[in-house]
Amino acid sequence: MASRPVVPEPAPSPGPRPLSDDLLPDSIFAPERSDGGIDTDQERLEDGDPLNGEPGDRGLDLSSKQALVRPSREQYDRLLRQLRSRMEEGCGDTIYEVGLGSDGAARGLGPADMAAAVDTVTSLCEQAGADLVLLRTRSEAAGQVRDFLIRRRVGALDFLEVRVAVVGNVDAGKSTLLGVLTHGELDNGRGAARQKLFRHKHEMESGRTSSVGNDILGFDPQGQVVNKPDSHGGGLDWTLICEQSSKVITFIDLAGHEKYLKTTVFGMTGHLPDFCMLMVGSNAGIVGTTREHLGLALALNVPVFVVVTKIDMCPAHILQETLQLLQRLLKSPGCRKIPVLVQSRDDVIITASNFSSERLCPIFQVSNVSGQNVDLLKVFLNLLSSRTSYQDDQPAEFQIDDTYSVPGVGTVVSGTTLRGLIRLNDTMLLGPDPLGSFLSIAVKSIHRKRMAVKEVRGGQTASFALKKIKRSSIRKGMVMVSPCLHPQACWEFEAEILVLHHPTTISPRYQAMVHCGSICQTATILTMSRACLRTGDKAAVRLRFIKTPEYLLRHQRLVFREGRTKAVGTITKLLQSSNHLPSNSKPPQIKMQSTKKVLPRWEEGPLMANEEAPTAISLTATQNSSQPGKGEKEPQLNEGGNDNKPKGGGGRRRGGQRHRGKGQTTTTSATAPPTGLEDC
Ligand SMILES: Nc1nc2c(ncn2[C@@H]2O[C@H](COP(=O)(O)OP(=O)(O)OP(=O)(O)O)[C@@H](O)[C@H]2O)c(=O)[nH]1
Repeated sequence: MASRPVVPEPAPSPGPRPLSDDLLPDSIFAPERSDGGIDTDQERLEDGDPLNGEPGDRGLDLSSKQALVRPSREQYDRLLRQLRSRMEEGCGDTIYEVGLGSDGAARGLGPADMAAAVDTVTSLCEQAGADLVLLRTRSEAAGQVRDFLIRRRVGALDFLEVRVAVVGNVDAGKSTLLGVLTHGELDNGRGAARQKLFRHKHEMESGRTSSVGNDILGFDPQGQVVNKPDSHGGGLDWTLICEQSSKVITFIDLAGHEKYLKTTVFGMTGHLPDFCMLMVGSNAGIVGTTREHLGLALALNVPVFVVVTKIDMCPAHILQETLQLLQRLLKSPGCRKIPVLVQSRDDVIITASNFSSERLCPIFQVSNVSGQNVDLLKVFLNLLSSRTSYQDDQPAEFQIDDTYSVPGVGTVVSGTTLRGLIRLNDTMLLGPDPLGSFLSIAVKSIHRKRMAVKEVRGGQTASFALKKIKRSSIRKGMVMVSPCLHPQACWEFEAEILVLHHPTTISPRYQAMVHCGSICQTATILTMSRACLRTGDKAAVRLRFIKTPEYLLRHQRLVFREGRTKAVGTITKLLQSSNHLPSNSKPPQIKMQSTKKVLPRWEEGPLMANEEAPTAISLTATQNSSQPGKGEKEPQLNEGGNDNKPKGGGGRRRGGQRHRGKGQTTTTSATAPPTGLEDC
């Protein structure tokens, strides 16, 4: 996970301020330790590497605040390396503090030294190809300390991307806040701001979100919002936003109503959020699905921040009550969070610098009607860094979370690049189909946030137009991966699971929906390490998908749910079974036109490092050709041709619970009532 390190002392390289007690805002609701202090030291030791992973720095004295004032050539080179590594860890940006050292000297620099240190940092940024923005200046014992945001410079077709899942109970104000943030207009208290965000007629009529929505908020290098809705329809030009932005926040707007819980779980697992924004209506408090959504974020290890809305209409004592309840919930043993009430720009910078530690939980209080504190939230969002580090040299993996039929273009898949680099014209393997096969497919056009680009990297969402394949042959949960991975589909796997809630006992043959990445399919428990499982039990279980094999990875997190039953876990082993028929034993429909070669998998290439040796010969065949053969027609994405004919219902989203195919059997009830704190 790429995160800004939380360092125990002011680091030799200026960096995020440690969350020491004296820096904590008065409003902090930290859980108390036995000695009465705040339990952050362990946190710092766990997350912070005081030398930023550069043991070599120990030999050079960078610990003095003067290092930035008059660095030697060698010190300068070290500082540059540190800065680059910090930006890499922060997926493109980092918060840098000038005027601090770790040698025990008093904090702060005089005016002349500060000017020299800022010159050094400016020069380092030039070398590293980054922009420098002053966040704040504060006075300390020996002079000033300044915090800068340093962000990698991006080209017109590039931007840093952070995904934020927006969850919370019905009417918490999720869609309204997103409307206010992305359209820059305040709400009227009767739902005006959310109207532009709804995607379905029934949503406009009921005021309820039912699908997974995507909204974007762009920031320029100076941290200013670039979203400018057009003056007529109020629409947003995503391409323009992306061109002008150095960072784009993608909000994954999820439904609050329990009846859409399956869609919400899918949004949390399939859209790979970096952070979760839990919304709470101040007047309603912790009600409905709030606990359930918080529990889900915790189970998936997604750092959470809370936004309490409607403070304009909430009596002071009710607001206090809500904040106290929230504090108690976050500090409870199930959550183990450190809640921090954010009330000023200083609080924002401190919490943002330390946020990816996962323990800290900033709480904002906003009004979508008066706009109070909305600016603080914007500053915070601009300072968030993606948690998915990208390394271009890894084999590419892309998970599909939606499919579309676009008139004149054909089939389009959207999703998230998990790792690696995918370039225009690359050949990828798409699958698995119901037989576990992967089809070789060329990438002919790539869009990021509706903007045509030439490449996409790990951590970035994108859509690809695909030729010669019907939209109906592609489903959520499929992947596009680099051929060198020799992908294998898997019917069965083992997982360590923890049962968060079940009304009675779970035993073998129990079926529930597995959510894992963008996979969403019912699976049966074949065997368990215990005779039966009750709420709170942990066990190793062997599961089998009932319909089609899936592409899984070891160590992936999963949610296993059915009605009120919920379990979370991690995949520990991928297995291959000799039974390749779905549990309903209907012969699988083969729609993809890949060449099926029946080969035992170990003849095809080496096992992936993260896979176990197969227990049986796989009938799964992978079309291994990385380039289409001479005689083969290369898939084209150009306009024209049969595949480009507008399909019926072209341009509409597919998927979502309401569109589930008839044959899809599932035991999942979408009307699961919320569970209690056991979710946390
Ligand atoms: N007075 C006031 N009203 C607000 C505020 N935020 C939201 N509202 C109102 O609260 C109602 C519900 O807001 P929504 O944004 O639809 O709530 P939601 O959380 O998106 O609800 P679902 O989409 O059903 O999950 C709307 O009528 C908004 O106008 C606020 O800060 N102050």
